[in-house]
Amino acid sequence: MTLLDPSTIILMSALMGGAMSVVLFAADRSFPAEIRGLGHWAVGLLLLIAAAVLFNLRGVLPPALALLSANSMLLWGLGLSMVGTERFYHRPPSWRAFHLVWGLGMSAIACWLLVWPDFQARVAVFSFLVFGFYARQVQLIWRYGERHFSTRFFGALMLFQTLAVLLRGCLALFGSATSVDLMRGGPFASFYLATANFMVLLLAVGFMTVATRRLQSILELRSTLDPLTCVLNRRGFADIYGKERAQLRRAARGMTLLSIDLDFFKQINDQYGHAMGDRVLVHVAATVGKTLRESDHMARFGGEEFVVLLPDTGVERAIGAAERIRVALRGPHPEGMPAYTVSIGVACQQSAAEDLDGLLMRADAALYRAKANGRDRIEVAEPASPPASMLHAIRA
Ligand SMILES: Nc1nc2c(ncn2[C@@H]2O[C@H](COP(=O)(O)OP(=O)(O)OP(=O)(O)O)[C@@H](O)[C@H]2O)c(=O)[nH]1
Repeated sequence: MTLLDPSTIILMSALMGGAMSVVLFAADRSFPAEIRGLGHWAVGLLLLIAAAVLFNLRGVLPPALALLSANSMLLWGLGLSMVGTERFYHRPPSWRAFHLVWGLGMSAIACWLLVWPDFQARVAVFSFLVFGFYARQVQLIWRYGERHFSTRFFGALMLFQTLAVLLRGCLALFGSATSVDLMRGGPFASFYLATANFMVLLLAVGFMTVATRRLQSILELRSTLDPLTCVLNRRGFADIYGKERAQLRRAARGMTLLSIDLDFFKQINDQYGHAMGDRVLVHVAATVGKTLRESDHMARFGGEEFVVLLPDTGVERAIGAAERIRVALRGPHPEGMPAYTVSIGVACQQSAAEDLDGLLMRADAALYRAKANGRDRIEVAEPASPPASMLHAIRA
């Protein structure tokens, strides 16, 4: 048995595919549900192994049966990978097209195997069907893939495999039978088998790479969100604030921060239970979100304290926005939810000299005033005092 014995190559790729399918199955079980398609890829690889085993049973099983079942498994497995990639990019899986292609393709292959035996026609049909599955994935990666190394890696592999399959289909159509007969060797057959061998593994690795990148993005996003209300948490808000502050010079009106705090929230928890308290917090986030513009940002700083950043908004308009929020939160509340109100502190930032801590301190001071003055109301903070260096310049 030589190193390039076709059966050995096919078996080797099947073994590597098997190992990779275990990795994909494990990832499917442990990755968040938003990362779809891993299971389809894992099952697809298992079918490729089954195809390799059947292919190698040509001497044991009737050859026609072994070839037909191996081809059908191979086509099914590759189609499943395509569906997996579609699901990964949150596209509707094209099951109908897949079944149609598989059914028609297998009928054609069966005809050219059993009725009018024609090896080249079979190879051409098979290659063009597989080409369709791969080309669809190239299109998905190109259109929906994130601009990142992982996508470029996966896309390049997929493109390479697509072209290799297309080349084999064209050779089957226009070349000689020996040039595409993988079992008889020859330069193209050896090249094709060797690449197919690595591609089985590499494509799965490529898919795992984009899935892992997606996992990283999801975890990064989650670390900036409040798990209960799904609005930004303090960390996420600080990032956004930093970006808005950097653009402050361009916004003539400055930006305004609203510090929103539920009134007597402890009583709601004590009287109706913590679960109802949580429902109220979710309701606050949803209701405030509906009153905001797309460019505004809301965050929950833990407990019953929310903040809203209104970029390019002066104090007059911010008071209007705060009033809309206060009135919207006063009710009517969903059935079964106790009535509640909020107090709001408003602080406007005009210069990039002030930082988030300073702005929050002023907004909180206004909020405490709102609480002290009877709650369910809005108070506006004093403007920030100019930094010491500026005072010095003014006096000079
Ligand atoms: N349900 C729920 N309650 C929380 C959460 N985080 C903090 N709390 C509760 O929020 C309540 C805050 O109480 P206080 O700080 O006394 O504020 P308050 O009762 O709203 O009173 P004022 O702010 O003065 O009007 C406490 O009972 C906390 O246990 C949470 O995630 N879920």
